[in-house]
Amino acid sequence: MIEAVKLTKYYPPPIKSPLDLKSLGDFLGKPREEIPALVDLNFKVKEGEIYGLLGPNGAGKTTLCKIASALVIPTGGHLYIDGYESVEEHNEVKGKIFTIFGGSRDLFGLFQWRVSVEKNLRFMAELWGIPKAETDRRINQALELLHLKEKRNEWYQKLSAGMRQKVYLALPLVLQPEVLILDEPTVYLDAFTRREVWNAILRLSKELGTTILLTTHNLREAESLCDRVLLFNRSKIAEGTPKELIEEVQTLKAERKIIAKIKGMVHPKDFDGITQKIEVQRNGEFTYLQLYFKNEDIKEVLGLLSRYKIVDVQTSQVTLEEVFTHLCKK
Ligand SMILES: Nc1ncnc2c1ncn2[C@@H]1O[C@H](COP(=O)(O)OP(=O)(O)OP(=O)(O)O)[C@@H](O)[C@H]1O
Repeated sequence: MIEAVKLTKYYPPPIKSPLDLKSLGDFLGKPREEIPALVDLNFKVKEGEIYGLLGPNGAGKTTLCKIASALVIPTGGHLYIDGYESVEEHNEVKGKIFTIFGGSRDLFGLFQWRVSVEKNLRFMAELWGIPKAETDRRINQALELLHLKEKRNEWYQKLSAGMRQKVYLALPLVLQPEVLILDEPTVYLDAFTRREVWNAILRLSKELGTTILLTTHNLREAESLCDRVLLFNRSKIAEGTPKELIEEVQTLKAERKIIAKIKGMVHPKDFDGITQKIEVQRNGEFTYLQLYFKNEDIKEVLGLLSRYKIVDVQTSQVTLEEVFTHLCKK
């Protein structure tokens, strides 16, 4: 549904002064350095997939979303949406695609301030040519799902910033585009509201088959929502399901941690030679043991632990956050 082929974007260097237009460097034939935002990036997103774009600040995520929305022209390569070039053939796809830039809330002044939430949504639905009865149904559903029903007749201006963002996010539920681009959609939302929005995004993908490109710095969000993620910093670093990336890094790090609550005393020497590090803490009749060891020694460690009276045991898992830090550092 979406395919990037050697997608490249260099921004022109900033012009510091009129003199800089014909800088001495240019005069001597030395071109000024352009700013790389994307370099030879390749990926494919399947229909109905939620595809996460993860990368550090300046990795090129927003640039990619802007190319998909025909707001920025790539320097090289192509981005295809449903087989059409996103910029050159924008007219063919503009009715299928909707973009939300969560980081800049009123980027296009999409909503009228002194108009109700419902009228704003209705106006956009009309622009998209959605029949009235269908618009009514979709608006009711969207307001219900995002718990915005009681704000229906409220002026957009009177809403809190987070609520405005929620109304913004109600739009894809009303417009139901084939492709939805979400650039940091939940950046200003509290944990509770964020989950309401996650439900809405999942509904779009699972019930309506919307293909979704999602950028986020919230790795819990990526782990909860994305079918696959692309980790990149101008070019690709890694790609896969969150589970695949976690397993890959777990194997690479070859490291595990177990925290055990044990009734009675523990002899740390029992674990010599097997664990890489051991921390012991006594609290009343209990001993808290933290063991760090290699993946391959798990059976032996569990065997040694079983000699004690274990009350509780937790193993720490590699999270997508650790995958991100580990792979971005490399
Ligand atoms: N209009 C512009 N003119 C010049 N350089 C730009 C422009 N927009 C972005 N850049 C540069 O392109 C690179 C990628 O920026 P982009 O905003 O796409 O990254 P990002 O991954 O979205 O970052 P963040 O996570 O901080 O939002 C950065 O080095 C940035 O400074």
